[in-house]
Amino acid sequence: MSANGSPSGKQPTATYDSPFLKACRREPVPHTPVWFMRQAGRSLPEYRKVREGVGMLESCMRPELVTEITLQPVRRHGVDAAIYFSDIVVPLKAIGVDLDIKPGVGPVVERPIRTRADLAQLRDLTPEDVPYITEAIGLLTAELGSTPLIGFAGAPFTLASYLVEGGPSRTYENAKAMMYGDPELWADLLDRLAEITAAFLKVQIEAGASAVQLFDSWAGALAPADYRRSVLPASAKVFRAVEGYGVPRIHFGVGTGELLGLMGEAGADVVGVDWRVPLDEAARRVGPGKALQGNLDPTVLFASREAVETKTREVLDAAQALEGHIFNLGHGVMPSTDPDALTRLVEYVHAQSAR
Ligand SMILES: Cc1c2[nH]c(c1CCC(=O)O)Cc1[nH]c(c(CCC(=O)O)c1C)Cc1[nH]c(c(CCC(=O)O)c1C)Cc1[nH]c(c(C)c1CCC(=O)O)C2
Repeated sequence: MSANGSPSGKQPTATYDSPFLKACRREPVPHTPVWFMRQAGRSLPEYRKVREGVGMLESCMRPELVTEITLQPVRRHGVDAAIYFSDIVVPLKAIGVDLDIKPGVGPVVERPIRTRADLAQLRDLTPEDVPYITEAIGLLTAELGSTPLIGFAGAPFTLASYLVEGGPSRTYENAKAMMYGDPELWADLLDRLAEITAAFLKVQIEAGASAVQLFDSWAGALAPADYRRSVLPASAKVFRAVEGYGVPRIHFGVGTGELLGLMGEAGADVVGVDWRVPLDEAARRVGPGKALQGNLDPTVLFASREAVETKTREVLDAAQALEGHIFNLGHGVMPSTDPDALTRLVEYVHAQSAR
């Protein structure tokens, strides 16, 4: 244990005492902390400039570039946390899965996992597989000062959805067919992914990440009973594996209103909420002892400044009675969002919530 109580001992006191980490721990904050999912990349012209001619996965493996892209939204918007620039498929690529990220499409997998023999594609991940992550996080924590760095990974279900489908899907028919039709293979697949994901998060925490977010972006496709039986055990395994570090664990998915309680139960300290469920109702579904993160509809940023402010106040009002609140969008920043609207939103949340 370090003097500030962070068991990893990696964090400077100023970082440990930042509004973002305090809110995650449900401690009083001077203002509601704000960051945006997909704040790095996407809408920023300075991002497009440094990415020119560099493929997405290639850019994730260059520590200086990762550092620059991660810092861009912190400099520009004054957000309360940085999120490490990478992608959920990076650990899979790192262990040799043949995949790519196609611009405007998303992750595409060369040989989808459909049979038990296909599981051989998924070997264990070691820190040596991702040296660029350790290096980039070292560079980042030196630059970030008291601003915490959030590490992240895709949750087993969301990773499985890409691996089994072979690419993005709206229906998840192949993944669900395996889940319903061959529950043993499905459980083994998710368990393998849980181990890879846990190892990947550990690398990030040991390098200096102050919090981690598990993106189960597509879990909203599942009925609660199926989530509980076929997905929750693998996600819970990931959360348990990193519990001992004492860094806050955030759990997020889209369209997961019916799953919020279970997503908290899986072991998160903070539950991310999309824009479909107001935060006071989300708090009832999640129950006590957890902070919430969210949940402005990202498309609100395309409306007038007055509309953005009205909708933002609605989010802050619904968050009044929460034990801890981190302001965010209900899903990622959309690529055509005006960056200035994001900067104004950070200022507005800080001003409205100043205590
Ligand atoms: C489902 C998912 C993926 N990746 C991610 C998720 C979970 C979050 C969510 O629900 O949005 C997570 C992710 N991907 C990226 C980040 C960077 C950090 C951040 O700013 O939050 C994060 C946190 C960079 C990226 N990941 C990707 C880009 C765009 C690619 C590019 O700029 O060339 C970026 C900046 C590619 C990607 N990768 C993925 C998709 C769906 C896409 C978009 C495809 C497209 O519309 O072009 C898979």
